Amino acid sequence: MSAPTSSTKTSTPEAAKPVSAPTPMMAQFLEIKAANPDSLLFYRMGDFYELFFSDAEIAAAALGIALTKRGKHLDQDIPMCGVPVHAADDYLQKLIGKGYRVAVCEQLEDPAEAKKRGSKSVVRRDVTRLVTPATITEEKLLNPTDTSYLVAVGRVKADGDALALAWIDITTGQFRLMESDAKRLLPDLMRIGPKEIVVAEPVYHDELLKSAFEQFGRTVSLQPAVLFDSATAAQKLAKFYDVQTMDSFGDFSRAELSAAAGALAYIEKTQIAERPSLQRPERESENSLLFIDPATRLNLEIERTLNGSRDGSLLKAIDRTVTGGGARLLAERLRAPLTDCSEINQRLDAVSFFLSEDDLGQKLHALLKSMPDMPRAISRLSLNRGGPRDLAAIANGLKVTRSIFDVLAGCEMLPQEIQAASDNLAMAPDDVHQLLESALGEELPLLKRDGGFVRNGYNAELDEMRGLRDQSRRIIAELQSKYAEDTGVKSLKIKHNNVLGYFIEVTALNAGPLTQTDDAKGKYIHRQSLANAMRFTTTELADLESKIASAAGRALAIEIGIFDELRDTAVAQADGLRACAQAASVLDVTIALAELAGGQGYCRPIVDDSRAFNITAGRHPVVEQALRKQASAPFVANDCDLSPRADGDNEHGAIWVLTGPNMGGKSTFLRQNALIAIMAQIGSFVPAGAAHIGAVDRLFSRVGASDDLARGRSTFMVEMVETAAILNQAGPNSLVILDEIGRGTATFDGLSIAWATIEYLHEQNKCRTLFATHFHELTALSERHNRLANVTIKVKEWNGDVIFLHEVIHGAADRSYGVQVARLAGLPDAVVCRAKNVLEELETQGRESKAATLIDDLPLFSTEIARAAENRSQSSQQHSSKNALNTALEGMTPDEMTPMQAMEALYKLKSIATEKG
Ligand SMILES: Nc1ncnc2c1ncn2[C@@H]1O[C@H](COP(=O)(O)OP(=O)(O)OP(=O)(O)O)[C@@H](O)[C@H]1O
Repeated sequence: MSAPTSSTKTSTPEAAKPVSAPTPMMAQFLEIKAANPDSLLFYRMGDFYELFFSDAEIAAAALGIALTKRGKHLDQDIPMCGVPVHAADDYLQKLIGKGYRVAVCEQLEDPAEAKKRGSKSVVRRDVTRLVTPATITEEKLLNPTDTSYLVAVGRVKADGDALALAWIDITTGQFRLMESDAKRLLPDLMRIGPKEIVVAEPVYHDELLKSAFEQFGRTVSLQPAVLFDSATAAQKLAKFYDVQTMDSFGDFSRAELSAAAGALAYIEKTQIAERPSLQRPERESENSLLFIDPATRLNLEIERTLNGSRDGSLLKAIDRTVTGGGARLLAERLRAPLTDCSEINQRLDAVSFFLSEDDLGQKLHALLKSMPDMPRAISRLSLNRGGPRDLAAIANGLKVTRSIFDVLAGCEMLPQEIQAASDNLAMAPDDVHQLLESALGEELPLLKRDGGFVRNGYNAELDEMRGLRDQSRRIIAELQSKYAEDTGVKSLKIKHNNVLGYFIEVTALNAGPLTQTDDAKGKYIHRQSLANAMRFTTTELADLESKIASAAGRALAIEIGIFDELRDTAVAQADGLRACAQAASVLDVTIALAELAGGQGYCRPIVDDSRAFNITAGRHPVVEQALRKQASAPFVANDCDLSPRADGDNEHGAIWVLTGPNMGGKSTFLRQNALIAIMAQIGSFVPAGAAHIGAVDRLFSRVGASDDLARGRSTFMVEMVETAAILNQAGPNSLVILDEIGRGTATFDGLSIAWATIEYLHEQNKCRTLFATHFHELTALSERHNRLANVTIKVKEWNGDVIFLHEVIHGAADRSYGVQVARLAGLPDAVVCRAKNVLEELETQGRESKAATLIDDLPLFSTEIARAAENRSQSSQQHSSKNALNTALEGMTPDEMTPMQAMEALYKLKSIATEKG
């Protein structure tokens, strides 16, 4: 695991030493590099960005480009590599992807300007932008379906170590805040899925928090504590939003303000001069979201599989969105399912609506397919990094949203969620749309400096300049014909290059008519001789050229002015444009979920405030699709009912202990039920025949085995840490999925832990639980615990082989068919045979009789029993010694005794007590 970035500086070792006499350019480089020690410095040299010293070594290795040398510094060769400016985006993408930060240092003046200050003067340069994982905005560098969150962690010690998170997606302008605490920090960060985390050094090093940050390695960037100052935070935010006070934004805690200030400060630091357009910060409440602990989030493979791939994840299996914004929204919903039943049901109503209005959904999806990514275009424009195509994205986006609005306006009764989206679409800034449509041409260049993007007829002066330019070009064509006729050289051409501008070119053999007479010499002024050609100009041509140049220059200046005006108008309407885009994303996700439900035969779950969990004919959404793709046998649907039982404790959910053969489908069954809960709570239909789910507040799972060697934890230790987290946090509304607890240690230790865990879940946590195990002895627990039921997976034995039926039925398994599965896996025959013999022997040695008495034999219980036995024997001994003493005492009459007799009696009592005790 890598350390946070402030400790992985990429500075030049030499930079710290006194520099004897660096060249002026190298002196400038060293100075700029010293100010940006955490970043690779892209130092602009003409058409290249060059990197020096260790930056060059790192970049050359990371990019697979040649490492060369350029001059010497302190008598040592300076390592150097370079990337062409026009291809810089691709290289930046690679470096950012590998976790580096890049400082882009540009030339701030024309080299000619620098020369005026003296031959040794260096072109002025400075860093214009820090490119970091969460602050890139270029379309090429962004994945359309990924969010790009920068998270800042704020802490206020004076408020009892209050902790809060602020996260900003600079590419879409989203800005959110929430309170957290030391325990929740990791799950909260995992939920947000940050590209970058910024945190003050003392907070990073806090023993209670450090392990959470360490999980994110190089994603974490340490920043000066002053950026997070909560006392000045409100003021800084107010300044950013250009308001007098933050009061109208809501009531934020000091820790939230500190986090928000830290996030903004980092964005300002990386964007240097530019100010992005951000939405007002919105507060999220932890209680409104389903808490999914970090291990569960990873193990359930919600967004990515355990090996990091999207294929095979739940997201990939259910994503039918057609826009980048829709895909991001779906991923976000999956990261943060809801707990509020009415909100969930509103989303479900919307999905039901499009399921029944199939044609409408298809029509809207067809429109949405051409919806550009408006929020990202706005973000680039606000950062002065946008081009004409970003303006067009806004124009086209508004066009699409207008068409969608018109379609929705024709519908009678819209469900609340869709009506709200439609209301947002109604607020689309039509004036921006009209303005952009009237201003922008058809074919648009990427960069504004290329010009040619303003529509003819939009600006009279621009049309005039273009006319002049085009007219002059026509005149040039006429001139070429005239000169060809005058000289009789048919092949005479008027050409253009950047050095000579316009010139007349003839082959060397044809140059005579332009050079031989005085008249010709006076008219055709010689400019250049090449091996096969001669070049000339005329006063007429030169005049024309300056006219063309000034008309073209003026036309471009006008276009750039128009671009800036259009950009300012669009950015001023950023909030309305984003609301429109968000509405389009909501529609996209809802229609996509309806399409999924229709295509995959999902059902609408009943989600309420009960503690029910009753799934009929449930399927695993990912495995089902995979089996279908492989044209294998269809997925076997299974029921799962963990609802409170009417005839027992009707308040708390049940525990199902699932035993069954290896490869029978236990893990699949466990996971599918957890995924069904998640899907239901994002407002999606679920892969089942019917489902009734009392909203789950916390979802925990302990599935799959992995070690965490980097943190010094073995597989078993990780398993125990995760189990401990579950037992300490799960409550009556939680759903817990435990797969093979206790398998990583000696059988009896494992069995005891599994046993005690089930008991604790039953008695203390009282939550709905699925517990898969190969410890068949655990099925005996159902006799003692009324909310516990045994289920197993059906298999068929045939000719010594085992056939998996994948069917979950009530009852307990008596064996795991491990040896048969091992044979299927290709274990050598000799090993399989020997294993069978050993197994038979173990079984005949009275495994059954052992199992029958196991309840009393278990370490856990034998301790109790031993203790009880010990207590029993102690008490009986105490009892008998007490009896003998009593009898002796009863026979004694102290009033009648002489001192000597009393002394003898005392000795007798003492001896009875010592003898019996
Ligand atoms: N309900 C089902 N219908 C069809 N195929 C299934 C079903 N459940 C599981 N399978 C298939 O069986 C394979 C094994 O499933 P799974 O890993 O869930 O078994 P398991 O009982 O947990 O095994 P083990 O105890 O060895 O870990 C899966 O890869 C899947 O393809």
